[in-house]
Amino acid sequence: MRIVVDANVPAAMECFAPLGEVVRVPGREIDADTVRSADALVVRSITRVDEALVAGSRLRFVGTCTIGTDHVDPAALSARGIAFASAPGCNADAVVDYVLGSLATLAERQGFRLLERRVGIVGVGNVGGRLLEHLQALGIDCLACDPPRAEREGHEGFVDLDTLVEACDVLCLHTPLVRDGPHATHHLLDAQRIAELAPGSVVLNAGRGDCLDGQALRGRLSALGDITAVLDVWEGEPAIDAALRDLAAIATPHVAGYSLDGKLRGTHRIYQALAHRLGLPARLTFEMLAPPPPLSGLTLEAGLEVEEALRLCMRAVYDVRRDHDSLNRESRCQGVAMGFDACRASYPLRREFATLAVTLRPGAERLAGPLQAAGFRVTTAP
Ligand SMILES: NC(=O)C1=CN([C@@H]2O[C@H](COP(=O)(O)OP(=O)(O)OC[C@H]3O[C@@H](n4cnc5c(N)ncnc54)[C@H](O)[C@@H]3O)[C@@H](O)[C@H]2O)C=CC1
Ligand SMILES: O=C(O)C(=O)[C@H](O)COP(=O)(O)O
Repeated sequence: MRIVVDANVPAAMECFAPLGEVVRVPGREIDADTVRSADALVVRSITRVDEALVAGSRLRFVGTCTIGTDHVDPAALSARGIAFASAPGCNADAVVDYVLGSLATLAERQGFRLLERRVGIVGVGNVGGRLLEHLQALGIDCLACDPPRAEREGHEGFVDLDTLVEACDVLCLHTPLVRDGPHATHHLLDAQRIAELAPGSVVLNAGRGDCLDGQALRGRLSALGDITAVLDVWEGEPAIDAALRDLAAIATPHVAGYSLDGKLRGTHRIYQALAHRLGLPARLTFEMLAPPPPLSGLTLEAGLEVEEALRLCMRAVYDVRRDHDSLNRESRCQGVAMGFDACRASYPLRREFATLAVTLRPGAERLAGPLQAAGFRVTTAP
């Protein structure tokens, strides 16, 4: 059993070596030659898995350690009897941390109160659904847009995209890339909707780059500069639009989901799926793979204001400004595309908010609700 695994998959040896011979290859270099003699292929989102890749192979299994599956052509796999698995929800909490951290950073920079904004979420699945829960628990007014869910579950609780664009201060895009059909998402946020965003709005895309018309957004940012963009995903990755990157208040190299926890969960799901396919036991648990966090606890004294406390705890675990700075630095040093990939390949250790236990000293108890809502574990000290 020869298993080709993307070099950016953590814990690949621990998980896949017990199942076969592991060959690690950078994701963008995995081609038909690489997979010709492979029985199983484990990728992340940057390897296009289509007929051209699998045609001359003896592959029996393909797994992607990611939520998104738009890089995989399922018909090409099923036509050849190749089993396929993905990892739904694996890094959804990391993306939520990214969104909360980005919005808290903008609130500080621009001097608004996050808790007083109205947030619109487009795509209310694992990521958008969890984000909605966190924001509502924080007391933030939210609108949700998810036509496929509205069709299945009824329209109550959902609005259409145009209503959301009109009514929200912050628009968070968490849709998959769907190219065809009644709910296609390619350029879902198109030039017209971008033109309709109210001055002062924030638009955040952590779904897929192609869900937003980047040229139209660049046009509005450069001509008027009256809205704010937070972009983690881009059209044409890794050769992204450098002018758009420079205009975005927060620009990151498709790393919203890059917590160690999220990546390990992705690897572990595909390990379980492959072991199952091979009829072998999957003895490794997720807990065996995840090391203790470098910072496990923090104590807050009385006197902190709620948003100040939230920012402090968020940044102790993950500071989104680090990823923005690193994209800008690496792009200057290595060029746009190589800089983009360099940040991702050498991504520093990042854990999720849920790994931090916050202890509240007497007088700080009122912070418990908001901190729990943001995902931290909270206890009060006598
Ligand atoms: N930036 C990053 O690092 C990451 C990005 N992603 C992206 O985020 C996407 C969403 O992730 P999940 O929430 O876990 O997926 P999911 O499949 O759980 O949810 C997606 C939701 O989008 C909805 N949707 C589909 N078409 C829509 C449309 N036209 N308008 C509004 N909503 C629509 C679906 O009904 C579904 O509820 C993934 O497909 C992936 O592309 C996921 C993880 C990390
Ligand atoms: O899970 C997804 O979907 C994502 O977008 C991944 O976090 C992207 O990770 P890479 O495939 O770019 O390593």
